[in-house]
Parts: sequence; structure tokens; C-alpha cells
Amino acid sequence: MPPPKSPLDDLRREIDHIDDTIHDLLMRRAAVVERVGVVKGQIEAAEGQVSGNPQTPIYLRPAREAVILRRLMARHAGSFPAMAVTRMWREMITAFTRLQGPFAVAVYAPEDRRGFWDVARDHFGSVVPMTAVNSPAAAIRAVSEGTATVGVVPYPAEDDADPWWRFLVSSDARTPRVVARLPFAGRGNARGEDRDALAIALVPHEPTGDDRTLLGIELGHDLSRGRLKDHLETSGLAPTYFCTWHARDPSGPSIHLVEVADFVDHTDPRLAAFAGRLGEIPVRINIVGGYAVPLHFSHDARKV
Ligand SMILES: O=C(O)C(=O)C[C@]1(C(=O)O)C=C[C@@H](O)C=C1
Repeated sequence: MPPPKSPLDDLRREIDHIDDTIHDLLMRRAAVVERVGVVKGQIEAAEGQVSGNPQTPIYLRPAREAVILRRLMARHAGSFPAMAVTRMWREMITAFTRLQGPFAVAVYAPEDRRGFWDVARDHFGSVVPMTAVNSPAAAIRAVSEGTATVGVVPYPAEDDADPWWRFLVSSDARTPRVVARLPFAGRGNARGEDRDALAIALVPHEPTGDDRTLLGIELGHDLSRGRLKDHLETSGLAPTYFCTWHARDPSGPSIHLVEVADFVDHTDPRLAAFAGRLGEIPVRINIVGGYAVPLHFSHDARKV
């Protein structure tokens, strides 16, 4: 006699069928991502030929990743926790990116401060090669030299006397840019530092529809922070965060890092308006990068 049918059998068969469908779709997505990688490689090779400066392609597109997650969160419904969906997609997206080309992460996580490690792992997944480095400068170096695709460094602190971000205030195309703010998709059970982290990479600053931009502003003459803020505000670039670094040599430069609640690139007329307002004061403005505004989860993490 066959064993009596358990009331679970049909439900489990349904789950097996759903798992097969999810798995099939993952394998299908992988094939499409590989085709995207080929096209990106062709586009970058053509651009390298035009500029006479071919570079190893970097496939990461943090802006697109942010748009994907925001779109999924906007359609999410039901009892499955929203934050669990984003965790799965974060693990998947880096695994997919690695189908296109090499990918490694250098995280500022000295032995006595491991907090950013969890935050980086949550964002880039548990399979990607990840190395701890002892200073933000080492993370920047790893990205510039190509030993890491992404560096993870602390969100700038106003009172940092030797801030890492000043190394990113440069117009050199080989200077890494800020490309994401972490955590992007909720903190979960990650240990953290007292502040967020920023991801840096050799990837262009691209809009997502809800962005912050970091401007590095070098002035040829002294100007009070108050006056500088006024000029920024009247040019439509009201700062949401502001740090200043003074060179030790008093005749040396002061550089300001200004965060603006919008997407700004070099062609933005507000930058020209701001430079115009400064009149005789020489100014150099660099786009240090920017990031998609992270997702906000409600307390029970079910819904964004
Ligand atoms: O849209 C792209 O550019 C892709 O390469 C695809 C994809 C993805 O898996 O969806 C992978 C890597 C990028 O960082 C962004 C998105």
C-alpha cells in the first residue's frame, strides 16, 4: 500500500515548481547580463579609440543598480520582507556584474574598526573578493591602480584634519569618484561605524532621479564659509553637507567639499552661475562624484 498522502505534499511540489522557475530565470538573466557586458566592452573600446586612451572596461553601474532596486521596492507587496528582497538582489547584482569582468572591493576596515566590513559585504555580497585596508588613502590607491574595482571609505566627517576626499578633488580622469552611499538598502544586522560609508570607483557619475552630488571647490582667495554658502544657495546649489580642508601651509589652498541635493554634472548651468557670482575669485570646481539617495525602510522592513 502506498504511504498515505501528507497534506504537505502538494504544497511542497508547488514550492519545487516555483524554485525551478526562479532558478531558470536567474540562469536566463545571467545570459542577458553577459550580452550587456559584451556591448559595454564594445562601447568602451570605441570610446578609447576616439580618445586615443584605451582603458580596461569597468562594468559596474551603481546608478542603474539603484534604479533597479527602487523599481522593485515600488512594486513590492505581500508578507515577504522588503529588506530581504533587497539583500537578495544585492547579492545577485554583484554576482551578475562579475560575469562581465573582474570585480574586487577594498574596504577601510583596520583591525580595531571592522564596522564598514559588514556594510560593504551587505552591499557587494558574500562571494566577491574583499580586502581590508588600513586607511582610506589605501582604498583610493587600490582603485586608482586597478587592484580593486571599488573602495569603501567613511562618509566625510567635518572635523577630519586630513580628509581622504581631498585626493578625489582632481580633474584627472583616472581619479576615482564617489559612486554610492552605504548602506543603500537598509542596515539589517550589519555592524556599523558611527557614520555611513561611501563607495568610490572609476565609474562616471550618472543620474537616477533622486541624487546627491559632491562638489570639490578650490578657491584662489580666502572666502568665509558663510559667503561661500550664500553664493552656492543663490546659484541653486544649496549645500546639504559641507566640509573644509585647510593646507598646513597658511598660504596653501583651502578646499571645500559640498554636498548638493541634486544631480549636477560639468555641463550644469548652475556651476557657471556660481563661478560668475564669485567675480574675481579664481575657482576650480571638480565633481567628486555622487550617489543615489539610499532606500528608506519602515520599522518592520516589510515595505519601503
Ligand atoms: O545594466 C547594466 O549595465 C548591467 O550590466 C546589468 C547589471 C544587472 O545585473 O542588472 C549588472 C551590472 C551593473 O552594475 C548594473 C546592472
